[in-house]
Amino acid sequence: MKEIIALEYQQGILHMIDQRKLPRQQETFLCKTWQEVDFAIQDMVVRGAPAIGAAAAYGALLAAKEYEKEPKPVFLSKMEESLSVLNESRPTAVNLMWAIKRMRSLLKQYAQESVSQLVERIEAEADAIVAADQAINITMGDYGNSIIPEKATILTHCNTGALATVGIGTALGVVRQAFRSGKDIFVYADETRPRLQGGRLTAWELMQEGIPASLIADSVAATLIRDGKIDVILVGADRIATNGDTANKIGTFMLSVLAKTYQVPFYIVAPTTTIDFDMSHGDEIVIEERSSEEVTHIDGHPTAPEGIQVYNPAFDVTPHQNITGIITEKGIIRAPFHENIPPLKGEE
Ligand SMILES: CSC[C@H]1O[C@H](OP(=O)(O)O)[C@H](O)[C@@H]1O
Repeated sequence: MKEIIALEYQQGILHMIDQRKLPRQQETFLCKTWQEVDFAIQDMVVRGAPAIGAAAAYGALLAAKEYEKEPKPVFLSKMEESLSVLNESRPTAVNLMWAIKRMRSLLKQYAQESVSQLVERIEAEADAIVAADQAINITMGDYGNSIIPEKATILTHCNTGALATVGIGTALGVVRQAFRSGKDIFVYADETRPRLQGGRLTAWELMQEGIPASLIADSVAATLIRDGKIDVILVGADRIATNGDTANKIGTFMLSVLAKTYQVPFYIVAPTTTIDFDMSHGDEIVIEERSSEEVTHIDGHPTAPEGIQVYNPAFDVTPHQNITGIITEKGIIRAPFHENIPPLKGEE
C-alpha cells in the first residue's frame, strides 16, 4: 500500500498534497518561496498540527535559501522577519510555533557560524522534524493500539491521519496500527463541518488503507454513542495545556461531553510537541476564527442566504475532566494530567 505523504522537500521546492482539492482531485501544490508556504498554511493547502509544523520548518529553509547570499546581519534580520510571519500563519496549533522556535534557537546558538553553515543547519533541522514525526507516529500508534479492543468500533473526528502529519497520523495512526496488527475494527468518521476534513480527507485515507468505515454527519455521533455503538473515541489535538485541557477541531468538546455522559473512553492522540508547557490551562488557548465562506458555501457554491452573519471558530477546548487519556510517543498520560504530563526533554 503506497504511504500517503502530506509534504516533501525536494531540491529547493516544498511539494504538498493540495488538501483543498482532495478527494476528487489529487494535485500537488509547489512552494518555491516562504511566502507561498505561509499562504499554503493559511489557506489549508496543508493542515493538521504536525504537518503545518513541518511545513513552517521548510518555509524557514526556503527563506534561508532566498537570503543566503546576503551579508550575515542582513541574512539574520530577514530570517527573523520571515519566521515572524510564518509564526502567525495560524494561531492555535502549537506545533507551528514550536517549529519556528526551534529555528530561532538554532540561529541564535550558531550565530557565529557562516551563513552557508546556518542554511545547512536549518535544512538538517527541518529534515529532523520530519524524521522525528514519522517515528513518533508509529510509537503513538502502537501505544494507542494497546487500548483498542479486538472488533472495536472507533469514532474519529476531523482528519488526524497521514494528511495531518508527516507520518501515519496521530489518532488515525492508532486506527492504522490496530488495523495493520490484524484487529477487526470498524470506524465511524465524522464528516466535520465546515471544512469536511473527515468527509473528504479521513474518508479518503480509510479507503486507501481498506479500513472498514462509515462516514457520518457530525450530529449522528450522539445517537451512536447513546446506543452503545461506539467502543472508543479517538481525536487529535492542536494544543494541550499542562493540565490536560485540549484544543482540537470544533465539535470535539461536544463529543467529549457525550463520551463522559455515556462512559465511552475518550482519548486524545498527540505528540508531546503538541503540549504547550507554557500554558497551564485551556482558557489561555487562542481559538482561530476563520472566514464566513467556509460555513456559507460548500465547494464554492453558496448554501446560506447572502448577508447572513456567521461565527466560525475552527477549534474548541475540551476540559481535562472529559479526557480518559492522552496517547503520546512517551506513553499514555492519564489524570491527574498536571502531575503526569512529562517535563520537556532536558528539564527532567
Ligand atoms: C494530527 S491532529 C491535527 C488536528 O488539526 C486539525 O485542524 P485543521 O484541519 O484545522 O488543521 C484538527 O484539529 C486535527 O485534530
